[in-house]
Amino acid sequence: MATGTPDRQTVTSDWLAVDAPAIDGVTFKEIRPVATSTGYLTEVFREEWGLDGLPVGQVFQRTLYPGGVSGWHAHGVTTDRLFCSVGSIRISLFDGRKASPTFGAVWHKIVGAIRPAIVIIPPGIWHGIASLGPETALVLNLVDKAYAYDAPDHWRLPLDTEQIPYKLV
Ligand SMILES: Cc1cn([C@H]2C[C@H](O)[C@@H](COP(=O)(O)OP(=O)(O)O[C@H]3O[C@H](C)C(=O)[C@H](O)[C@H]3O)O2)c(=O)[nH]c1=O
Repeated sequence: MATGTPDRQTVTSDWLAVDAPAIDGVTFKEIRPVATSTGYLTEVFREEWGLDGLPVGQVFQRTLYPGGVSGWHAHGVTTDRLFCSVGSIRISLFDGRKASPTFGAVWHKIVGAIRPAIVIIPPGIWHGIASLGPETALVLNLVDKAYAYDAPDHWRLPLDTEQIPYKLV
């Protein structure tokens, strides 16, 4: 046999991902849809899950066409909670917080309607989202602080930035 590299473990025996978030403060929770005779019921967020201890200040949805990308951005004070209810997305994260123990780390999580999960992204973490698959993805964001129209807490880097060692596209 030709020499290659062996696969490493990616899931447990009950199909939970073994790749814990590599970025300090980032958490996620996989959620199991409940099958009913008329469809599925999927919870999105419960305070008692203890994911971040923050309030929900606003909920908005963001659609992404097939192949669409929401480019690198970060927030100064706002925590994002992302949940993809339709389609599938890859959330890519880069820790840009100089004082963080994981400063410079990159981590990715693929979530979507078939494997729902909510991903918590604290301030200071650069993130980008790529829509995977053939359908328009629908992403909910349950932020702790509502969007300020006159002064968005929204910082951006170009897609081809040299400051992040990963290319979204
Ligand atoms: C967040 C927000 C935005 N807008 C307006 C402002 C822009 O004219 C337009 C698109 O928003 P934005 O440029 O912020 O879209 P993205 O860059 O894809 O980012 C948004 O969706 C990704 C997934 C994130 O994670 C961000 O937190 C979220 O801001 O909607 C509003 O009118 N109200 C709002 O609450």
